[in-house]
Order: sequence, then structure tokens, then C-alpha cells
Amino acid sequence: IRNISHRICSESTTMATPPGSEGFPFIGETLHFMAAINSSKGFYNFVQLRRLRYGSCFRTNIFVETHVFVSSTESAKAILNNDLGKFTKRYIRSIGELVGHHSLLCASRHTHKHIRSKLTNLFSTTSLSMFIKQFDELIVKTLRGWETKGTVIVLDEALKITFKAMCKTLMSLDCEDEELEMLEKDVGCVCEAMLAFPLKFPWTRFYKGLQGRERFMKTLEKIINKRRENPQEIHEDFLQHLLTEDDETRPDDQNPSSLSDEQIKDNILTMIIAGQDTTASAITWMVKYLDENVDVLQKLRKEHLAPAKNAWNHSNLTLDDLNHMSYASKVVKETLRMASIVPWFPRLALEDCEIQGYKIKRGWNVNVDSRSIHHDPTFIAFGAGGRTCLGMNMAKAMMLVFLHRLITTYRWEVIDSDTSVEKWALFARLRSGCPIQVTRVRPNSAAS
Ligand code: HEM
Repeated sequence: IRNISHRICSESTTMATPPGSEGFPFIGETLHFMAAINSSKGFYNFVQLRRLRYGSCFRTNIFVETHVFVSSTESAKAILNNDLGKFTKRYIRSIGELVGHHSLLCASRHTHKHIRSKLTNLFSTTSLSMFIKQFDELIVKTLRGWETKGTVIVLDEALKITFKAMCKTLMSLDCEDEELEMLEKDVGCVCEAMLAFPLKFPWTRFYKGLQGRERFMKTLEKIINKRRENPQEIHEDFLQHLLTEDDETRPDDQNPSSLSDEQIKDNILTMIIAGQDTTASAITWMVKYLDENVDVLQKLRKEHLAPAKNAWNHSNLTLDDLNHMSYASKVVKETLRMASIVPWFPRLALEDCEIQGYKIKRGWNVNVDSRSIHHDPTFIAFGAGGRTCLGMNMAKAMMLVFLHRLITTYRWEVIDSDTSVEKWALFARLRSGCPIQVTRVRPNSAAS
């Protein structure tokens, strides 16, 4: 990797730029990109076609900017590790406006480091253990409700569950809290606008996303104000940790280590978006893949229904239980590889440099094409380097808890095997939502 890093750094003026098409004057290949987003193959199809045509490093022009896509594992790791500080993360402008400029996803390198250090504290083993218990209770309750339904749309259910789980752990919001439903709708508007053309007219998807963001922020402000007015109330959640640290070190300008309200709010929204949609999509693909791989499902059932594992079914799951689910962990990993939920990781070149023998100019977007890389055994489902996913253990825990409770409570059959993906979705989501017919496995499990 170090060698590749050096190659990435060594600058040359005689080198060719990566192969590819600049498309039409001014708009480049934006229309092709939008057409892919609006098709059942999804926006990754745009990348895949060009990778096949031009190879593992190619160039295109979308939204009036040059984008390079890289799919060699070594170059990808060097870019993500960013040892030489040549790259910074950058999302397309519309995403920046929607999640907010203080979001971890968009902050400048220096601010990112500061915000990330504050948020990393929240993802401790203690908070993960508490999260697993809460998530398990939520799953058991939800699965109980499936029996009367017969047919369920896995994606819809998983989106509801992961949203509730994130809101509980971030802000202690429970199902009966009136804010929960409002926030869910608002976050939905924001997510749907992530890939929209950034036009601000009242009828556009982008505008509706911005309005969703505004409403979300107002609700969050109310929650924050209520907590400040009632400091005696005890809350064990991420928001409280951030606020307490903030309040204790006030005033902000005298203590640059505290996060401002704007930073806290943008990052609460970011963590919901980063954690809800991704994990729900991964759970849905996992159910589909298992339905298609009967041998794997049988082996999994053996692991989870063995009498020695009865303890898993009669009390809440713990972090230690999840650590002993060895075969299920492999299923989770393989699902993440095959589904490639985050299909590419966007970066910005801060200086002229070289990748795979091609010249990259300062200001170009350099995207790591993770979906292609996932067909290499050393895959990177949660990224690498200083931007590695903060919630990766949380996400894997959610998938394992869901998997255990599902296979020990129900047998299922996928009733629509269509593999088309949802239009406009930033993360790879099944268009059908994966409808399944469920039948109870045994009446004595924890979900009964
Ligand atoms: C299956 C579920 C998930 C997948 C596949 C996933 C994947 C990723 C990937 C690939 C990145 C790095 C992107 C890049 O380098 O450009 C990332 C970043 C991030 N993820 Fe996740 N993630 C998942 C769940 C979660 C959860 C549950 C959270 C909880 C809050 C979370 C929070 C974040 C945050 C905050 C970042 C930004 C980190 C930074 O820029 O420093 N993710 N995720």
C-alpha cells in the first residue's frame, strides 16, 4: 500500500488523464447518470458500463464536474487511508445541503477530525451492549406482530425498526412519542432527495428534501430546548452526552473542544441517515439471499436452534451471544459484500497526483468503486482509514439480532424474486421491498 501511496503522490505533467467520455458540452454525462438513477438497474449501472468499457480507472463528467472512478483494491486502500493527505471526502453538493455543512460527511478535514473524535466516544462497548438489548426487545416485539400479518414487506419493516432503534439510542425517543412519526417522514423526504437534481422549486424532490430537513431541525431544537429547561431529567443517549459535554464547557468561543448546537443537530441527522437506510437495506438483502441459498439457511438454523443455544432464545441477547454466532457472522459479512450497500466512496483530490499511471488534477472527484472491489476477497463494506464507518459494530449487531430472531421464530418464503433496485435510492435497495410469507417455527421462542 505504501508503494501505491507513493505512486499516487508522484506527480507528472506528461501523463495521460484516465480514459472515458466527457459527454456533451457543459452537462457532460449528467443525463446518462440521471437515466441510470431513474431505471430499475440503479445508478451503479452507470459506473459498471463505463468500468467494463474503459477499465479500472476511468473519467466522466456529471453535474458539471469531473469524476474519476477507481476499482483497483490497492489504489482504493491508498486513497481511503490517505496517508499523504492528498484527498478529502466530498459528497455531491445536493447531499451537502441536505445533511448540513457541519455533518461529519461534509466537514473540512480539520473540523472532521474534531467532530469524529467527539462522536467516536459514543460508540463504546458499553453503549453497544445497551443498544443490543434495546434492539433485541424491539425486534422481538415487531416479530410478534408479524404472525397476524402473514405477508410482510421486509424493507418497510426493517426501515421502521432501524429508524426506531436509531432514535432510541440517539435521543431516547420511544414508539409512543409524537415526534417519532414526524421525524420519520422528514428523514424520508431528506433521503429521497439525496440524488435529486439540486433545483429549488416547490415541486422538486430536492426542495421537498430541504423542507424535510428544516422541519427535522425544528423538532430537534424543541427536544434540545426541553432538555435544557429540565436539566434534572436523566437521559442515557447520544444527544445527552453531546449536550452535557457542550454545556459543561461553555461558552463555545472559549472552549473550541465543545460541539456547537449546529454541529450536534447536523450530526444527529447524519447518524440517523447513515444508520437507518443502510442497515435496513442490508437486512432485506440478507433475507433474500438466504431464501436463495437453502443450504446456508439450514446450517444457520442448526447453529441457532441447537438445544445448547436455548439460552439465546429465553432472555435478551447480549454482545457476548453475538460474538458466539460464528456462522451467522459469516452470513452477515457475505451479505454486506454481495449487496454493496454503499456502492462508492466519494473523495476530492486536493493536489495534482497520479493513480494507476493516470494523471489526476486538483479539484477532481475521485470515487472508490467499492461495488467492483467487493468481488475481491479483501473487501471494504464499511470503508477504510480515517473515514471508516462509525456504526459498523452497531450495524453488524442489528443484522445478527434480526437474523437470530427471524430464523428461530419463522420460516419464510420470498414471494417476489425481482432483483430490480429502487429508483433514486442512494443505497442499494430492493424495489419490491422483498415481500415474504411467514410461518411460525416454534411457539416457545422469545418472540412468543
Ligand atoms: C449495513 C450498514 C452500514 C453500512 C454498509 C455502512 C457503510 C459505511 C461506509 C462504507 C462508510 C464510509 C464511506 C466513505 O468512506 O466514504 C460509512 C461511514 C459512516 N457511517 Fe456507516 N454503514 C452502515 C451503518 C451505519 C450505522 C448503523 C451508523 C450509526 C450511526 C453509521 C454511521 C456512519 C457515519 C457517521 C459515517 C461517516 C464517518 C466519517 O466520515 O468519518 N453507519 N458507513
